[in-house]
Amino acid sequence: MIKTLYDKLWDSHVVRADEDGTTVLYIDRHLVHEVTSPQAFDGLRAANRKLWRTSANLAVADHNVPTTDRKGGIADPTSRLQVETLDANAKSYGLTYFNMNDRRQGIVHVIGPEQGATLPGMTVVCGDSHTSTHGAFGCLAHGIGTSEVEHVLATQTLLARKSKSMLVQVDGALPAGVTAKDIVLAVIGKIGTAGGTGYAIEFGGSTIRALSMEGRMTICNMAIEAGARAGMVAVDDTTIDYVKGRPYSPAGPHWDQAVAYWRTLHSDPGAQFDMVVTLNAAEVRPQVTWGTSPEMVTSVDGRVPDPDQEKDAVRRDAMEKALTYMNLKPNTPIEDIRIDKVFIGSCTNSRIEDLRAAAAVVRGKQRASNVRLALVVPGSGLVKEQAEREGLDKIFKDAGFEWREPGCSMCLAMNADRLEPGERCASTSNRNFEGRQGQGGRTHLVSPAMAAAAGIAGHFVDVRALR
Ligand SMILES: CC(C)[C@H](C(=O)O)[C@@H](O)C(=O)O
Ligand code: SF4
Repeated sequence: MIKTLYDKLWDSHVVRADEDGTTVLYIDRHLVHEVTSPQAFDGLRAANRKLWRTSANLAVADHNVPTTDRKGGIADPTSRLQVETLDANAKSYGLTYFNMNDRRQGIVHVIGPEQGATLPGMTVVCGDSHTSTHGAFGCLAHGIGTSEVEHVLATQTLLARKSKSMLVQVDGALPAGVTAKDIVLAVIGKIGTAGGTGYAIEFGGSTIRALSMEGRMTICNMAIEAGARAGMVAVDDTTIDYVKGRPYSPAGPHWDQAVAYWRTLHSDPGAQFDMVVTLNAAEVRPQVTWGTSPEMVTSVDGRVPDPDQEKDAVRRDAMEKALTYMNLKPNTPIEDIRIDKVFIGSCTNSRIEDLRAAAAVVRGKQRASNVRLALVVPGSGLVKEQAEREGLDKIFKDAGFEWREPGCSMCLAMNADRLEPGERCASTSNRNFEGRQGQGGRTHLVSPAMAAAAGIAGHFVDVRALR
């Protein structure tokens, strides 16, 4: 039978399927962080239930951790309580846990792949919407709610219904200065934040095949911003080379068996999708969001749109509201937008390749005087170490950028890193919602190179012109 990658991943995890489509799916890997797990553990305790398979879980503290010196602990009482609760739960349930001071600690979606805890063919869940990231490995990976976290802890299964399938086919060579982030923002600009609702998206085509695992993770990370709970990419040599030799990857004879299976993890020729979207990579330019939703995006050589030109009344209202919040005037060239802060980090763009791309732009230059703060936050302790071995920390610091400890940081204002009301930020994260980076803060989503370039110029600039 001809199957999509999604069909293969789904079918191989069905424990039981009812006539109405309700399915019990086996879960191979459960990632846990401090925000969505406390009530789940409380529930287990109250029902006196144990973990079904302790070794399937990997826990890490990421959202609430400080990115400055951690010796003094966490100042904010709410953040401290969340992290200490995970410390205690991990201990009492015997979970593998990277605490705040472990050198392997980092953002859950960075450390899973880095450790080989995310492997091709797995079902991967976490109480976090950006779990779609892991689909880059040819996994079925998506976020779950806190009650489902409890269910997975207790049973290692999930009640699920199969989604429809969408293929996003991206072909052609990426122009210089255009990155995976720009592709996924362009896709969201094209299909909208509801475009993928009800679908599992497979990203395919020659452009995706040519991307590194880091780039594929950036794309799958934002599948959820396109409305799809899961994004995925077929397994190929790039996947297998990345996975090889990681701490939790199979080794010895198991490795060869695993690779033989993993090589089957692609959509069969002629497989049918419920919907196909195509994108020509040659036409993608560096993207900048101008509004309060990731679909409110244009290219750096474009202008802030004019609501008067929008015929649809609902869209016009949303545009007007967004422009008021963002304090932007219609028709302003994107390059004229001045920024106050830069954030290079998050599970979208905090891996080594992202930091290299940003460092290449700032090398030998200085942060603009109107840019109050430029944060560089590696996705994990191991990314940080690697970057330091390459001297990237020095490049950033010499340019007046701050080099921090790993965590979610200014992606969302759950820790000490945030925007002040009215501040405008060039950010490599994935959400530009109102107040996302701090109450009244204004977020423009961009690639790492674009964020770095804005930090140097003090306003958005086209990175293609820097070459
Ligand atoms: C805190 C967590 C539940 C949330 C998510 O699910 O994505 C966060 O990571 C985010 O990015 O908004
Ligand atoms: S980095 Fe941002 S998007 Fe990713 S898990 Fe943390 S808060 Fe969520």
